[in-house]
Amino acid sequence: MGHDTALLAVDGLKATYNHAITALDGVDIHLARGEILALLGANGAGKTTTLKALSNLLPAERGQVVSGSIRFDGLDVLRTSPGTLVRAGLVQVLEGRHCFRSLTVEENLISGGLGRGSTRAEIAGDIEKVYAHFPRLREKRRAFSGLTSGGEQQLTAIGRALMSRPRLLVLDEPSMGLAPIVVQDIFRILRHLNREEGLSILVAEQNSAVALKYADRAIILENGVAVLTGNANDLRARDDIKSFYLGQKAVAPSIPAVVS
Ligand SMILES: Nc1ncnc2c1ncn2[C@@H]1O[C@H](COP(=O)(O)OP(=O)(O)OP(=O)(O)O)[C@@H](O)[C@H]1O
Repeated sequence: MGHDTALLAVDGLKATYNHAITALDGVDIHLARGEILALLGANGAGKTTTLKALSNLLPAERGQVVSGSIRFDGLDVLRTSPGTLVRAGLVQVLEGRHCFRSLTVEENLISGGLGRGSTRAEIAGDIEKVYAHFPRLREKRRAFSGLTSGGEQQLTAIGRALMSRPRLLVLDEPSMGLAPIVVQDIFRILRHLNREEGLSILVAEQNSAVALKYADRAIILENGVAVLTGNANDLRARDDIKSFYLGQKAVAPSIPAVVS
């Protein structure tokens, strides 16, 4: 893949917390337009830190990018405010299915549109699009989010992100704490959005099985280093990857690190 065509280009990213703890030690990510890219790794590998860096959110957490660069569609991310990045189309669904629990599902969606500065008519149209992708949310439109299921809250959080009209949707562990069938539903909808609307997606996951099933390519992080990158189908076929890099077994794979 030519780097000039990348929608997102992360090069040599190094990041610390409190100027002391090294969380990322050289991460490269190139995401092409229209691609679903999975960022895999065990607990603490650096997935969340990477995603926060993409939205320039690390300074708010006493995190520092020490070196490297991040470009989103030509924008220098590290010199761009989080709000400007959202308006430019880089939109995140943070870990833990954030929605406003005391607002209804529909009010949560409206808040996403208002955050972007959409007009009433745009918001109404965008809500209809979200409901077309998530019929479940239409059924629950008047329910307080705090009283809906974990899966419905995750869908609400994703729906709210869609209200910002993303070009790159970034999700942090959307599967967390959800039943396998709900996780499959969420990934199916994400792939549908990707295939039908050309939405580019970067998804961080510990659940490598589901992520590799739906992604085009994957990058594996280990101790803050991108150790492996490849086509999702190729990686899926390799048991050694699941067991070693994703934290289940202590025998290193003997195959070269770059698959494709
Ligand atoms: N706010 C913070 N302050 C200090 N250290 C942090 C902070 N957040 C993360 N770290 C450290 O940075 C490293 C990377 O953590 P990160 O949360 O990015 O990993 P992760 O792959 O997203 O894991 P998880 O699945 O737990 O979210 C870990 O060593 C972690 O302890």
